[in-house]
Amino acid sequence: MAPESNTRKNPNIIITGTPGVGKSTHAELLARETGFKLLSVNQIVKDEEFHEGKDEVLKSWIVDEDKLLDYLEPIMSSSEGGNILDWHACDIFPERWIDLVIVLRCESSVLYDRLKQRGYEGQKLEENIDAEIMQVLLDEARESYDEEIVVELRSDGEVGEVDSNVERIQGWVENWKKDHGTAE
Ligand SMILES: Nc1ncnc2c1ncn2[C@@H]1O[C@H](COP(=O)(O)OP(=O)(O)O)[C@@H](O)[C@H]1O
Repeated sequence: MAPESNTRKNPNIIITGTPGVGKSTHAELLARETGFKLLSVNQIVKDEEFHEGKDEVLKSWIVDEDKLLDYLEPIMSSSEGGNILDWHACDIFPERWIDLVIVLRCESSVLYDRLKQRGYEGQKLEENIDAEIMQVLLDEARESYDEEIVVELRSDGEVGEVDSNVERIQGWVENWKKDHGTAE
């Protein structure tokens, strides 16, 4: 269990996985259903300019992690909790912030089509498909957090999948609140 989780009213959740697996889709629905605060890390990095320019080959922001963490600290350690972090990495966040890590997984041919549609090509496309096949984000989550709080969910595009995944996460949130004596 994360050291400070028993001082929060609601659990903090990370939704992670390779780009294109469905993080934003899940995070947005979960935020709507729970009323939790959605923290789209890409958006924050862009809006607050927590970056040192773009990697020209990968066409992605080079994130200033110190600035990002300083910005998130008061939000993530508030007594209210109930934050949903949406990002393609999870190992930079302190363990004490996090109560549940959702790692979304996607079949590589489905992911290929989603990323192609998003305009990814060349090295950026290949690296992301390889990362999904090699389950890089799942391993990163398991190395960075207690295995008990890491949950792997499929996001291959089956009918009703997003709804049922979000329902499962909501069930987990309710159990967390019961366990921590913060259920209404
Ligand atoms: N489980 C799913 N079922 C149907 N469509 C999905 C699913 N997951 C992702 N998608 C679609 O794939 C695309 C990428 O999803 P998105 O949530 O933006 O991924 P990420 O935030 O991980 O980059 C979107 O068009 C989204 O609608």
